[in-house]
Formats: sequence, C-alpha cells, structure tokens
Amino acid sequence: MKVVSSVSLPSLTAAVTRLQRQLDALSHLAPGQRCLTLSEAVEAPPLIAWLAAQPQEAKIYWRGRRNGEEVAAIGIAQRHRLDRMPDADTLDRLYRQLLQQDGDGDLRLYGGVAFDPKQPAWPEFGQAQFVLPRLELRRQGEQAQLRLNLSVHNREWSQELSDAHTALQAVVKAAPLPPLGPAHLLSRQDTPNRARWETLIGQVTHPSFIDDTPKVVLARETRMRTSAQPNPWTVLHAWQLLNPGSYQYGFQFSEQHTFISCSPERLYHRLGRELSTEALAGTTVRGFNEADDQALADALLSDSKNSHENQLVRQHIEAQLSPLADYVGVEESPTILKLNHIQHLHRGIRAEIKAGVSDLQLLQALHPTPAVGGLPRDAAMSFIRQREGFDRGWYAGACGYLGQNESEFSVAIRSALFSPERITLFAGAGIVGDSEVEAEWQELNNKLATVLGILNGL
Ligand SMILES: C=C(O[C@H]1C=CC=C(C(=O)O)[C@@H]1O)C(=O)O
Ligand SMILES: [Mg+2]
Repeated sequence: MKVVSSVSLPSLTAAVTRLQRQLDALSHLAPGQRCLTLSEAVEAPPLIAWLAAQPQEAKIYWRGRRNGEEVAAIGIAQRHRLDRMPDADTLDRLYRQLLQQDGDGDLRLYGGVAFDPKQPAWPEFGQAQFVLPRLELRRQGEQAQLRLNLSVHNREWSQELSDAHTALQAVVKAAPLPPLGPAHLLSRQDTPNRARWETLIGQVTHPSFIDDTPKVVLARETRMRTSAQPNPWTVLHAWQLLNPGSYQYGFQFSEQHTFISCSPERLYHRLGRELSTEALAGTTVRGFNEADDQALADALLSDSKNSHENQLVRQHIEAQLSPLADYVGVEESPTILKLNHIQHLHRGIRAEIKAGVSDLQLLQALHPTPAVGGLPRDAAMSFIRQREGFDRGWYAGACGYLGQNESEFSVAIRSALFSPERITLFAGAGIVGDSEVEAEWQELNNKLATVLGILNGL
C-alpha cells in the first residue's frame, strides 16, 4: 500500500530561506571540486507564471516530451557562448571539462545550437550557448526541487557565495501571467514571399538539381508587428495547452529577445548509452471529425511524396548513427503523430551508442537532420544559406540540455522569436521531387496555424 505523507511540502519562500541557511554553512568548496548544487524540496508554483514574474535574467523554460518533467530556471552560474563554431576537438574538450565538474551527477547545461554555423548568428543567442542556471525549479508530478547551482568557473568562491545570496534574495512569488490582449496586427511580411517560394521550389525540383540533392527543407520567416507586444511566456503557456504532447521551451538571455518553441520533434534523448531519436517528416492537416481525421491519416500513410520525405530522414539518421552505435533499430512502418492542427508521419529510432561517444559527437552526427536541412546535408545547407533569404538562427537548431548521464534535445521548429519591435514566426517544409508549390505553401500555413490562432486571439 502506498503511504501518503501528510507532511506538506515547504512553500517557495520557506525553501529559499532553507537554501540561504545551507549557503551560510558553506565557507569553502572541497578541494578539486568545481561545482556544487544545494537543493530543497518545495511545493511547486505554476512554473511558467513563476518564471515570467522573476526580475532576474536569464530565464529558461523546458518541458520534455517524455515524462512530464518541467523546469524553470533563472540566473546564470556559468555561461558558455560560442560565436563561431569551434572545431570538434575544442568542443569536445570543453564538453568533457564541463561534465567533470558535476557534483551530484545531475548537473545540466541548458541551451542550444543554431541551425547553420555558417550563417550569421542571432545576437544574444550566438551559434551555440549553454548555461548552468543559478536557480532551477524542477517539477515532476507533485514533487519539485529548488536547486541552487554554485560554480568556481573563472571566479573566486567568496564572490560566488555572495552572488548566490543576491540571487536567492531576488526570488519573487509567482504572479498570474499577463493577459494576451488587447492588441492588433499592424503588419506582416513573409520571406520568401509567395512568388519567391515558387521560384525556389522550381529550382529545387528541377531534374538537374533534385537528381543530386533529393531533398531540401525550405523555410519561411514571418515578421509581424502588433500594436502591443504580447508576453512571450503567456504565448508559450497558451501554446503548450494546445499541444501538450510536444516539447515546450523558451530561452530569454536578456529581456529584449525571447525564443520559444512548441516542437513535436525530438533530436535525441540519451540515458546512459541508450539513445532514442526519430524520423518526423511528412504532414497533413487534422480532420473536422473522427472519420475525416482517420481518412486524412490513412491518406498520409499511403502517400508516396510524404513517405519519401520520411524515408530520407530515416535513412540518414540510421547511416549517421551506425558508426557511433553497437545497435540501431528503426520502426519499419511509420505511425501518425497528431498535433492540434496537423498530423505527421513518425518513425521511432533506438540505438545503443558505443562507450565513450559524447553528446557533441551525437549532435554533430544528427543535427541538422533532413527533416530541417536536406540531403545530402552540405548541398542542401548551401542552397538554404544562399537562397532562402533570411538567417534561421536558432529556428531548426537543437535546443535542450547536456548532462552526464542524461541529455535531451529537441529540433527547434514551430518556434517564434520575440523582439522589441516584432514577433518572428518560422515554418519549413521538406521539398522533394514530387512537391507542388501551392501544397507546400499551404503546409507552411498549416504549421503556423496554432500559434497564429493564439496571436490572433489578442
Ligand atoms: C521544418 C519543419 O517541419 C519538419 C518536421 C516535420 C514535418 C516536415 C514536413 O512534412 O515537411 C518538416 O520536415 C517546420 O515545421 O518548420
Ligand atoms: Mg512536408
């Protein structure tokens, strides 16, 4: 029989006080140790609302697709920002050094890498940025932990203790999320526009191109100006309610710019040497009723263009993982992954990676997959870089966290960047030989429908 504890969890304020006491008792760090985490059980507030209310930068929200774990993190104990993509050896050294610092084995660096290291980086985000947050609220069901991370990376221990005190003192209670409206759309600009899209599809599907480059995922940037800027955390919250089975995350390194995503796509999840990834490509809309919805799903499963889109992703992932793994297994028949407005073809892929293979090797092997880049990777990336007409930045990049025993990354599609002057939305579609201009343009619109619905509700 399960014994239900009658002892209630401490409030956030009480947990902060307890952490302050733990901090007071810490005058030194054990020799050789570089990081330390203090933690307290806590009765979790609504995490996004708590995060939105905090005065401290940076703010990170993460909710994985797997087990409902939710994280809200604030402040920075360590920041690793790369403005140019360093070579693999430098990255590998940095990564191993970071993970060696791990005190309780559960330290996580949250962040992301851009889609294309050869495109100009988004200011504030960089080509890659990972942070060890100062404070993390991790919630799993009713259980939550408030974690305070301390680090002596590039600094004195006494300074670190004093900064940690300041961060604890600045924590405030959750407040209701600011409402979305009222606001209205002032302007909208699509890059590429419809005419340019037609040209690009013509170039990609031309026999002389497609024979060597069977798939290019072309994307569109939609810039919108509204009469009042909605709070990005309120938008993320509304989005997550509509797609509860997707990854949900947000990165705000300063108050100016916030990148949010409600992505259905996993790049990979690694637990020890067990790896789980997927081929997610091929799209149709949802039906108005159950019969309609099933008919659309059946049509998607038997459609040759969409099957081809998915197969190319699957084959590439399998080939990329094989040299790094003792075993790779792929679901032969795709299944349907249903979202609020659209449905996708999905193939689960599992692997047991070889001992010693690092997350950076995995990131380099898997990212970007042909679900967002194309095939062959270099030719498709070069086409996108030269012709698409905007910098993808973190859209279609990889966002998540690195840990010693466990790491997880999502592909940052279905995403939006909030800037002082505008909101930028992104959507892409896999272009293959049988692609049709209008159908692929509609697919972009379908992929934006959920977030546009939220923003139109302003
Ligand atoms: C590139 C995107 O979606 C990818 C993921 C799923 C299905 C896709 C498709 O059917 O084209 C795309 O490959 C995006 O949403 O921006
Ligand atoms: Mg498609």
